[in-house]
Amino acid sequence: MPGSGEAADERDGTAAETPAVAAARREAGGASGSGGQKEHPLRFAPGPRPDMSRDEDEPSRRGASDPGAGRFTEKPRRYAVGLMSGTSVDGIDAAAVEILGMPGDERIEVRLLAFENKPYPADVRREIFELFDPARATVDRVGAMNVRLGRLYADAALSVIGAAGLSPADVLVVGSHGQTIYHAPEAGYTVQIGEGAVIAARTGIPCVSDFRPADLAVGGQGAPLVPFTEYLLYRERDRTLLLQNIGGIGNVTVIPAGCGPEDVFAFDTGPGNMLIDGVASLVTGGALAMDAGGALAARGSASETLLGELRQDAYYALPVPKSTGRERFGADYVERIVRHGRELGLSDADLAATVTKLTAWSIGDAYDRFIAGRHAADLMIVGGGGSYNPVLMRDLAAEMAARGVAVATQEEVGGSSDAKEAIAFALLADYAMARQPANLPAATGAARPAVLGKISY
Ligand SMILES: Nc1ncnc2c1ncn2[C@@H]1O[C@H](COP(=O)(O)OP(=O)(O)OP(=O)(O)O)[C@@H](O)[C@H]1O
Ligand SMILES: CC(=O)N[C@H]1[C@@H]2OC[C@@H](O2)[C@@H](O)[C@@H]1O[C@H](C)C(=O)O
Repeated sequence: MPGSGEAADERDGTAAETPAVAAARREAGGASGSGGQKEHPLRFAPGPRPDMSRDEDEPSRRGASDPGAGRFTEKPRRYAVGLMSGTSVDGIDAAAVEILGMPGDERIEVRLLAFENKPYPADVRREIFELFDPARATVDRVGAMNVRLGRLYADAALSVIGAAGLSPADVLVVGSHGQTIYHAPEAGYTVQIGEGAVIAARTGIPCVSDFRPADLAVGGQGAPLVPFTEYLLYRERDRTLLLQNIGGIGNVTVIPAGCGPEDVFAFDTGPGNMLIDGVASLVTGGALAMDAGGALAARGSASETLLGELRQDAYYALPVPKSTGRERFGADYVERIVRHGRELGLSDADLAATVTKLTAWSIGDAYDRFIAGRHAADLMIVGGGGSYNPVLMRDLAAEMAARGVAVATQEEVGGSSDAKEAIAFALLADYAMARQPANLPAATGAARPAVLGKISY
């Protein structure tokens, strides 16, 4: 697999603006581009640098002898860090946030103070891909990578804390998702690595890690978890929103107009960029880690024959809630697609165009099968790195326009495609420190709410 793709550096940062996108942006009142931040309806907003003059609400440094959670979460204004390393394995997303309000109170608000993306060193990325193969993921290699990632995560946390103008002593908690190396919800387990104890020791800040097992333990999929924070931060009274994340895997959260938490549901729609990245890498012998700007796909045409076959994958018809990962749509799957595509006479560009279109189709198909009958959506807001692929966004806008749903990116509604998941894990960690449940049973299939995460001091 690819070795040196430094994903953040390859982004062209813009998605093509289709008429549907423009309309959605106008409707949302959003301004594109970093200069046009507006007060959007979300309860997550880019925020100013904090005023560091100490006041009564300012979290103060805790010592090793003072690990109590309650004292700190009683503060109505807190700082937290969220770290996310997704299934694309492009690196570490780190967000420093200010949290206003209390866990368990739906009026809670989050302001993004700073965001950074730290690409994984090339050898780390290469080795993580090897750990996806259970035969190569021996305990010594997993153990060593668990600690190495813990150190990288700690450094990413310290860096974003500095970028926010804070010091570690100001920060209540670091929430670290970790790197998923295996996800087997039907067998009751999922494996995220990146040792929380190392993060806590190296930063001097309590760390919540390993969020998913608590949900699996009460019968859930352990994923997706972000819908809980999306409900808190994005819900609207009058519009039904689809929050579509296109990372390695695609996942959607349905937030009906005026809903309560029990009305929100979510599931993984299928591959996000995983097949696109995989094809780009395989056909270039590892030279490309992604189809940057959709350049490869733009030169080809999708094969209806291959599309017709790929649409038959059993995952799309599986009932919700459901989640998936590299175990299904990883390297083997990509190899089969490329081999068969070659038999059909497809070029590299045709193969990229085909998996790009398949990805957009899977999102539209999921809407037809599982969402439209329950809630007609007003707007789909797309986040994750897929929103930087203009060909994917064009195909997706066409799919959703046919269903009467406008499509906009996170940036177009005042959010952040990159930061959203990292922000979510900061908030989930805040909930863990307050011992508040933070899974949405309707999203994960859990039998009941659960407090998520393991705390290292
Ligand atoms: N400029 C770009 N052009 C095309 N694709 C891009 C661009 N920038 C990012 N991407 C895609 O986005 C992917 C990374 O997305 P993201 O960081 O949201 O994934 P992730 O968080 O790792 O995954 P998941 O949400 O499934 O855990 C890259 O692998 C690439 O496919
Ligand atoms: C096991 C795992 O890492 N799942 C991820 C992955 O990436 C996207 C999708 O598949 C989602 O289910 C989940 O991540 C997000 C952050 C979530 O839990 O909401």
